[in-house]
Amino acid sequence: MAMKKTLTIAGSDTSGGAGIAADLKTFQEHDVYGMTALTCIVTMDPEGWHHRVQPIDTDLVERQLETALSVGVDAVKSGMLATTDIIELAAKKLDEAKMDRYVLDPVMVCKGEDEVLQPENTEAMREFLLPRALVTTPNLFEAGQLAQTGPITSLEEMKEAAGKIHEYGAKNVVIKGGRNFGNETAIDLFYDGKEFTILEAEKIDTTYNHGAGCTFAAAITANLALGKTAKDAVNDAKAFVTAAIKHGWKLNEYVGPVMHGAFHKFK
Ligand SMILES: Nc1ncnc2c1ncn2[C@@H]1O[C@H](COP(=O)(O)OP(=O)(O)O)[C@@H](O)[C@H]1O
Ligand SMILES: Cc1ncc(COP(=O)(O)O)c(C=O)c1O
Repeated sequence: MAMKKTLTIAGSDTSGGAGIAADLKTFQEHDVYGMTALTCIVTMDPEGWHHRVQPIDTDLVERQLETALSVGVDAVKSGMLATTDIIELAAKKLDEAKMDRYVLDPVMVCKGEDEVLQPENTEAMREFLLPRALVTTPNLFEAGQLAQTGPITSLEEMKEAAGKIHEYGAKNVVIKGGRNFGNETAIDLFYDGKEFTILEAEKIDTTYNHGAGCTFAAAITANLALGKTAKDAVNDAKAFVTAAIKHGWKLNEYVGPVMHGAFHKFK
């Protein structure tokens, strides 16, 4: 049986909840085939769980991209990109492949860490990747950085940032309010350049949401590969990630990953 094919350009989260691990598990749950171009490996200190990011050589990233793209892919996602060289390379390869279903998850920090992974990456993502994205999925912090609006604290500010990010070239923007926004519900804002749509789901009272952002963007990518419109892809991904967060679980005293397969398992 021929399958739809996806590629994730992302880092490895050694703890398994986020990064390429989340992406592949999510692709599998959507019955699409997943390939990977690994950009970095993230490890955690056993004491304190501080993250360390080790980038992969740009040449090796290029060889991975050439391998996967030579097969032909239906949709591409990027997550943690580690260096500006890798960001520019990804842009070049997306162009060469004429990829029009590309989801940019502009990862800037790991949950639980407050240090931005290389601020110059934000500028490179704005310049090289936003113009190529069919969908981008910043959280509140990432949206403020990409749009250069500063901290976002209201729906009006969310709309303003979405407008700016759209002007930078992303065709569809989803700003994730998540658990830091609104009261009873987890609100995301979708903007296609014409209309703002609010996506709402029940807010789950948990800190076990490691990998939620990656899972959401990977589900959007899988849905695009399956031929859904951007709006449907995002709506369906929201239901998928909400189930995953609802069944988040404790891995150790520092981290709790989402349960990537919960949507189908607990239907
Ligand atoms: N506690 C929560 N309850 C319900 N939905 C959540 C919760 N936390 C995050 N989400 C949703 O999960 C998705 C990923 O968001 P988030 O975890 O904020 O992304 P990131 O990992 O990039 O910070 C979004 O749709 C967001 O609204
Ligand atoms: C490789 C990698 N990508 C992405 C992320 C972001 O994860 P989340 O989906 O929780 O925002 C992390 C966080 O640890 C990571 O290690």
